[in-house]
Amino acid sequence: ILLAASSSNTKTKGNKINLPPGPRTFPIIGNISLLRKSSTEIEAILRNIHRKYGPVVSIRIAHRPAVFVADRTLAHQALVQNGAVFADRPPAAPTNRFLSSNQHSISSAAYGPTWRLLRRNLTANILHPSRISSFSNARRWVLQLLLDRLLVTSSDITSTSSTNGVCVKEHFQYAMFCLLVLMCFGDKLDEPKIKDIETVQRRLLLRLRRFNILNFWPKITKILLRKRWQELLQLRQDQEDVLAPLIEARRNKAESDSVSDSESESIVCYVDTLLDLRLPADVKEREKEMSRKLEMSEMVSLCSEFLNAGTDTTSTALEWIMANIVKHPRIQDKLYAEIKQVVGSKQQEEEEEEVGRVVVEEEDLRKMAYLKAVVLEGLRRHPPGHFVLPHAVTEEEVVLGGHAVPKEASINFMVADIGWDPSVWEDPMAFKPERFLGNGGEVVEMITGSKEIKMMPFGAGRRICPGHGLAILHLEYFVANLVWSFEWNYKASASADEVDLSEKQEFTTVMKYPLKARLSPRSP
Ligand code: HEM
Repeated sequence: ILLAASSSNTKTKGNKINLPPGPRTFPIIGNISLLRKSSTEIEAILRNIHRKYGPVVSIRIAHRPAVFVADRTLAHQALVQNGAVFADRPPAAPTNRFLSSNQHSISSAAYGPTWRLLRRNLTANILHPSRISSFSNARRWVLQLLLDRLLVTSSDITSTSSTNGVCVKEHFQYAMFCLLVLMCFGDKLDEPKIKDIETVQRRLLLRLRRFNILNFWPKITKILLRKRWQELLQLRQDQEDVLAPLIEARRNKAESDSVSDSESESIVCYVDTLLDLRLPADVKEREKEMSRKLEMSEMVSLCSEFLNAGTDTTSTALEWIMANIVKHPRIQDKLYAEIKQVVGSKQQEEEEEEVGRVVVEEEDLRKMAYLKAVVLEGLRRHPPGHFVLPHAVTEEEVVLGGHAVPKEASINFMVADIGWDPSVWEDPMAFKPERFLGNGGEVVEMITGSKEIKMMPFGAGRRICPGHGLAILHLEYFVANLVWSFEWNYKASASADEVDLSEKQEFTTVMKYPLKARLSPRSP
């Protein structure tokens, strides 16, 4: 079937429709070198291709067409207006298939009953606002941990008269990691255990690019690059060795709670929801009308996905936002004034009782429009991912912007460029939170892109990031408390202008020169 993604054009009338334009197929050597390039390099190549061939282009990567879309209206036509057609994922490459337990994770699953079940479980049982609020104690604990670490590090630096400033990246990453671990495995884990989990997860994440080559002619590379495959197997084994006992512990707890009918700890963590889940029957089992529980390796893959999806993405966004706050003292002053207006009176009461500095609570955030605007501008100007995860179409051949998108093609969207479109945003590369405030000072929301896409840091449509509400809560909560607790300046003696906003590709698009800031505690 030829299905059109534009509302005016639903079927082709027998005419042959071609793939989107693009450079001639890369030769094999070109293909391998493309696999080795970081996505920043691929992004730069793609920008040139778009300049030459238009908003929808195609190239060949590892024998498959890869389509890229750089236009917000076409992105809306595809992801929102024809959401179901563009909601599939391409078949996973061998290393991803292995790590996702045969595409049994939310992000890798094909569009169908397994994906629907896994995604609904996460959104209804963990990311629903009522469930998110059950973790507010965990957030308060982690906030204190982060503030203490920053205080100790900044006073160490002051006492040695170093002019280096605090490098905040690692502290932000650790804080986000703690939060996601507690939501995943329950809020009773101590710091050493969290560190163990972080070590195995990070080791795997940082080496992922090294294993890309195994996806190229897998039958041959499996033999020729046997050691590299073994390295991947070992990293996965290390991950299972750390995560599986934590999953088992929750299973045992659930069983003993049901025997003793205990209602002591009612907080439901992600693992608890996975233990009860029943996967729809696959083709063989369907004949016997069976469904089955998740296997341990599948639960490990889902927990790993949960941790990876929610940590570096959010901590990267936090670092970019704080970098802009340091770079623009005017924005910091305005934000501080807003926070003071909301929590200042509470602070005065505490001072009378000599309790010390209050924290900005979650319910206070609702009253802070400028804070929301700062976070949105951070996500627009510095989206942690410059692409979404590769999509695929569910029909044999689909037409987008007058070009064919075949079923075997992957399709992706230039997220960063769409948020920097000069026809939508005035002076798009400048950091101006005010652009998100309406005339009455209210926030103009545009995160989901359901009416039209002006930015898409979380994607759009059926595969939109299910964690966007949680991510925004984490960002608002931490930005508010970081600005409320410290005055942020660039290094010890340099001027604020020196914050360098160059980019570099890691798991996300990070600051090439991680933010180093001089932190002065605000007086109670
Ligand atoms: C600032 C933080 C975050 C950003 C920028 C972000 C961005 C994204 C993007 C761009 C996608 C791909 C959408 C697509 O393929 O069309 C995605 C998918 C996903 N994200 Fe996030 N994310 C963030 C935080 C989180 C959090 C906190 C969680 C969960 C706890 C999460 C869980 C997921 C999952 C499970 C998917 C796969 C969805 C699917 O395939 O159906 N993310 N995210």
